[in-house]
Amino acid sequence: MALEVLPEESNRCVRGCCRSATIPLDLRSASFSLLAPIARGSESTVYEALLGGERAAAKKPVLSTAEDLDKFHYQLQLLCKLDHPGLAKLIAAHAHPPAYLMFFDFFEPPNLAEKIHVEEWIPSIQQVVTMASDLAKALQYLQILGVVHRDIKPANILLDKDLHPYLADFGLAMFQKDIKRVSVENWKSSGKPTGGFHKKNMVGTLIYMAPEILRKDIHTEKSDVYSFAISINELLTGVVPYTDLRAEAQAHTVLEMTYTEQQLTAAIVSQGLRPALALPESGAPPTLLSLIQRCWDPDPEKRPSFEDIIDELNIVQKHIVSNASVPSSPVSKTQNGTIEVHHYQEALNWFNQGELFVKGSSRSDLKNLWSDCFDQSSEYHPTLSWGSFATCGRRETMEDTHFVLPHVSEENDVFAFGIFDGHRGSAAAEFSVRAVPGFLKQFGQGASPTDALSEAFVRTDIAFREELILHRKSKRIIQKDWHPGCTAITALIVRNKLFVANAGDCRAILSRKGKPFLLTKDHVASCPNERERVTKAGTEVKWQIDTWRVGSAALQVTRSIGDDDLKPAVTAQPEVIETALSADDEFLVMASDGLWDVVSNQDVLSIIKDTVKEPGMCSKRLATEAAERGSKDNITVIVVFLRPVSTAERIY
Ligand SMILES: Nc1ncnc2c1ncn2[C@@H]1O[C@H](COP(=O)(O)OP(=O)(O)OP(=O)(O)O)[C@@H](O)[C@H]1O
Ligand SMILES: [Mn+2]
Ligand SMILES: [Mn+2]
Repeated sequence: MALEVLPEESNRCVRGCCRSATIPLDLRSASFSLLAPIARGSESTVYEALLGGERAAAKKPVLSTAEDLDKFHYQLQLLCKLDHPGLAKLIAAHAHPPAYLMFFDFFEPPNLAEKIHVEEWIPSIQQVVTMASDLAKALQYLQILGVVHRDIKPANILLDKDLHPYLADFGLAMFQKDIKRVSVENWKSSGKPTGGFHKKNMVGTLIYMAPEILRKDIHTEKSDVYSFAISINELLTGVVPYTDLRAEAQAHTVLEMTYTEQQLTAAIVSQGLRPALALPESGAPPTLLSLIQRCWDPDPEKRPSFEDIIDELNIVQKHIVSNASVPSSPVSKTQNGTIEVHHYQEALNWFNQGELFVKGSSRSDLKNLWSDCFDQSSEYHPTLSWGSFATCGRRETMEDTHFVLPHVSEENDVFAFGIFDGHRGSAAAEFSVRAVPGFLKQFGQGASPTDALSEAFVRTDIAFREELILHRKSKRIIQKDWHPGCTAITALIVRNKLFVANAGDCRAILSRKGKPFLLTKDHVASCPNERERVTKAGTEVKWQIDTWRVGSAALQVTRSIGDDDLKPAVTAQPEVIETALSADDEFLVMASDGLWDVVSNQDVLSIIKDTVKEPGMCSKRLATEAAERGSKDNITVIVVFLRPVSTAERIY
């Protein structure tokens, strides 16, 4: 039997104050029946019920005074306005004497409190973060409507069979504006809040109540943030707040396991007591623990908003996914498998961030990357061997990264090599070394190699700058004026065609007919064309100290990934060159400016001629030579032989 909804004008409660276009508010008694009680709370009894033949939950409040009745109508009005997938939905009401009932979608027990403490469920970190994020979204929705819930706790979180959370129990919920109004009226009438007012505003469940509530201040959405944090920590630890004192130091304070409510209140308010935080050994990421702590800060102003919380949980989630499922990447390994790039441990793992940006989208099969681009029959087939070497040089930190990706495509002879030279930190270089090859594969499905390279640079730049914004917002980046960037070079070999994309001052050369053949142009402010381009794009280029430099950041390069303070002038758009390889081409050398600053193109060729014909050795020799000649920078070199190297040549 379907429920009938009257036209909106007549679908209202008996007083006429509650209205809805979709939720029947004037049920006939014949359309429902109450079955067994599920829970008896202080202010209501919840029954399992049948409504129009379907299972529902019916909440029957205790109504003993006129004020209780006002509260019922207030709650009903509020519930009529709510519609969000993370909230237990009101589906009907009976608001007539003698029966006052609210009907909700039915959720099988257990609720979250029972799930944690009766079933002793131990969720994975992933589950905790997902649940926290779902709840935060529901709470953000309430916050946007101006509603504060005021009773967030696991017992008010219902679960469906997939363990998705639904926030329930709007028995104490109020529009923020009404809470304020009460306060102002009280101050006006008597000069200070009355006792009655205090009592009315101090609602909720003690152990989840924020210090400002315990101090009898006004409840705001930041008080909900506090209760949310206590609940999430309870989910992480499986411990009812304040029942288990793991920190020895605390055991000697007020809480000797048997504190009174007053003592607990005093400790929370004036001594900053909080439940025992989940331990890092539990596998909870430090970022999550720090988020919880900031959410229960004594100062409501310092607590993050639900919007911030959602952003941060997103980041936490990405990290968990990446740590669980990303195998060690082929990136940054040499031919013989030794890892050369050091993974600098920072608070943020920018390598993972970069990988995650393209993960999922690039999973599609890589068999046909550029397979139909060229005629395969008559062409020259280069025979490739490669190696790389990277060194910090005289610098204290390594801001270069590189990748060597020999089998981009499974069927074809497709190879990719890239170097990223970071400045103002290594973040952009770390991000790009994962994101560029990922995007390249992704765009290789549809675009030409040239377009795929361009697109990979541009998209990596956008993705990185978006990520920075997100981290700034979530306060994981607190340094002001931190605008990391990197120059980038990527060579793509598709059978006999070589493509090189460059943005910045890394360089690639070929040894062609025994002479250096320059594949890239340095994008630096001392190059007049680039200087003009940057100036036209609206950023100043000035002679500073020793050379032309861009903007107030005084950057020497005019193209890069990142550097968000200098966008769009310092573009990530690369110049891409295409050349057909032939028997004239002996080898390809790519390197960061740490090499080119002190070793000329011609010298590079000569050094390789004098070195054992093994690409890894050649790379190392070049880098060492640069260091000896006084290079002050990080140095990264990739050498790719394009012709077979005879064993005799290899060992002399
Ligand atoms: N829609 C529902 N489906 C199934 N069970 C429900 C539903 N709504 C509430 N319950 C159960 O009833 C319990 C009490 O509901 P609710 O919190 O809304 O009532 P209450 O009287 O406000 O309780 P209290 O104020 O003590 O928290 C919940 O913890 C939950 O276990
Ligand atoms: Mn409840
Ligand atoms: Mn309640």
